[in-house]
Amino acid sequence: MLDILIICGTRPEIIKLAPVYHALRNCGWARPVWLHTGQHGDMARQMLACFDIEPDIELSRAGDSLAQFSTRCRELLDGVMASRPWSLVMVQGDTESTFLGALAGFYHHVPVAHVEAGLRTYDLSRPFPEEGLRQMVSRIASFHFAPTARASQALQAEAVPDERVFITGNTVIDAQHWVMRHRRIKRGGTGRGHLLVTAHRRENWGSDLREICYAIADVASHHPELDILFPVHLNPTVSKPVHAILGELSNVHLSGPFDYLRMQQALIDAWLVLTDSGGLQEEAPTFGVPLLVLRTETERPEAIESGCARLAGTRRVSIVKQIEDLWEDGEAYAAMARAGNPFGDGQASDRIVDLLQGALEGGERRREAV
Ligand SMILES: CC(=O)N[C@@H]1[C@@H](OP(=O)(O)OP(=O)(O)OC[C@H]2O[C@@H](n3ccc(=O)[nH]c3=O)[C@H](O)[C@@H]2O)O[C@H](CO)[C@@H](O)[C@@H]1O
Repeated sequence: MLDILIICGTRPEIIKLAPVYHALRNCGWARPVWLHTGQHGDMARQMLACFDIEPDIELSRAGDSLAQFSTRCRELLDGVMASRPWSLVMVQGDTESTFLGALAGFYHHVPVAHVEAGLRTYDLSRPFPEEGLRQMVSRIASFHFAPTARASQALQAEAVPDERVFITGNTVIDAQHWVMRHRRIKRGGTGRGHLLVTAHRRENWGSDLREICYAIADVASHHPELDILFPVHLNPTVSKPVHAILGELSNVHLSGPFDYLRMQQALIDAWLVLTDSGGLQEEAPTFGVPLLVLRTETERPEAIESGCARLAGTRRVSIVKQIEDLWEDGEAYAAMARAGNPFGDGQASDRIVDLLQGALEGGERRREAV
């Protein structure tokens, strides 16, 4: 049995690694060990519980700042790496925990598998710091699991060896299939459905977030019959302006973050999604729900190209216009709803586990032979 250390710390990483963890537990040749870095607290606990995951190792978070978290986490990870002869470190995406996990494997000469590799904007300031973190992980990883052909091409253009890059689909679709199978999520609402909003990305903090909120306020007062659900990120930089601008509007329903099941139910019952989240861009098309991206660029152009999403930017006028266009134009809306999901088919985790078995068990056999 090969010991595989899964290192992650934020809500989206947990969602996207949970199906890989379950696939590894069932594969018969690997012993996955789940390490939670503590980067997210309550939001992470919600997600772990939803996917029936009890972390094997839990690091305690030091301090509120990213620098304090990072310094302590790096030291603790060093101890974990030294505690056993790990066969592989697995990380996902582009967070501080992703980078620290990959760095820990790299320093201990343990191969690193990067799930959701090759997403790029090539603008180090957008998204910040994620674009820089994921590029650095690509320099030190040994296995690059690209969700799409475009992500794989980006890695090849950066001279990552072809035989190290595998197109698998995005594991978030597997996570959705997992909750549909194990938690029975299915469409429940009647009528047009609600507008579902999330906004939390660092590059939208400040005036862009306020513009987004004013746009929502405009739409809410223009369509009093439209319910607007907005689960608000816990970071006060986000929650304060959101509550100040939208708190008094009767058809805008502000709440804390949804647990994953509630989010998937809200997604499947939505008329439209308005978001700057990466994961939601990948999830909405699974349920045929059109989405408007609250950013000026996206590292997921597949959504725009396949027609399930449009870029709405972050200006009040343009966001309102795009929502109103879809409200009026039933045909354009239906075309978006029919576009399908370009990010995966729900089989990514099984592909990852099969590919790793070939690569790692082969290496193990070669070591035994010498
Ligand atoms: C630059 C960038 O795009 N980076 C992304 C970023 O993540 P993100 O932007 O997707 O982050 P969030 O929006 O926090 O999470 C989304 C998930 O959370 C669920 N959700 C959300 C709100 C809620 O109230 N309840 C929930 O359950 C939701 O359904 C979805 O699955 O980091 C990831 C890890 O490295 C990367 O993979 C990913 O590229």
